[in-house]
Amino acid sequence: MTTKALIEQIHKKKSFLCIGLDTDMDKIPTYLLSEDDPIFSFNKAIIDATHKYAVAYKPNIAFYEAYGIKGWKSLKKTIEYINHNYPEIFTIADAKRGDIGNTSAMYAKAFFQELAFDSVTVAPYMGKDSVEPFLEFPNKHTIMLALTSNEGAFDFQTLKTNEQELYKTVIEKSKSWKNSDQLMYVVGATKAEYLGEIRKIIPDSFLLVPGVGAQGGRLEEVCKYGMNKDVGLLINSSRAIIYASETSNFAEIAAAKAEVIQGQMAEQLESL
Ligand SMILES: O=c1ccn([C@@H]2O[C@H](COP(=O)(O)O)[C@@H](O)[C@H]2O)c(=O)[nH]1
Repeated sequence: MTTKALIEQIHKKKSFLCIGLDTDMDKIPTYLLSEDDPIFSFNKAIIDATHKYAVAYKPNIAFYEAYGIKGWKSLKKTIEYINHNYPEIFTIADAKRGDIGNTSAMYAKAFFQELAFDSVTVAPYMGKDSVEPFLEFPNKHTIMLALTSNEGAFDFQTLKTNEQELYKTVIEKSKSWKNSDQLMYVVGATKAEYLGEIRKIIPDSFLLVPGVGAQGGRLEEVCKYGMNKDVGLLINSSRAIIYASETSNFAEIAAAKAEVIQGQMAEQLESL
């Protein structure tokens, strides 16, 4: 999907909500466990109920890998289901990959070709040649970790190297890489106060912002410091939406949660 198409969807749905499909067999309603593919059944119900309020879905790959071959099958069915039924939705494989060049090229093939995601998250620690293979795929997006939502972000990402914080150097350097217009960046909602500085370096890039809801980040604050003229934000919420209820009407309750967030996003869009 092109960035232009993503922006059009955001305005059409008045939403920049990304719903995280962090599907955990220990948390889904127990009656689903007797189904042939409980993870897919859960995802399908959530997607069908919430797609009106969201512009993106983000399966976190760890939740599928944890179940081996069965998990990969559920992941493949989920991405195929979204691409077939809701082709207007932007899809993110939250895989946090990155390795020497020829290995990164295989990761890129896995997520962009075999699984046909629109984007994949990548850890930048191994540098330019570990990220550039992902940028070779037209109309696919590489979402690089910049300043993450967790406490450990302060261990390395905010350390000063050459007079400035490492995350700033990472973002600045990435701008000179081949096809850098296909880059997006992860910035945690819990680090909203840093967004002003980040926007000085990358005013036009899209940011994937996890950490609202269960991690305590605030939507209004993220919008205040992070929104740009094209919106430029995909705000993710996983557990607070998909596990809002454990009852048989879990999908309806997830949709109600998503609708509330979409309403708040619509208000923010009015101020653009
Ligand atoms: O900095 C980061 C990067 C990725 N994540 C991922 O986003 C979701 C957040 O889930 P919630 O349930 O809404 O807290 C999850 O998949 C994380 O692995 C992040 O939280 N922070």
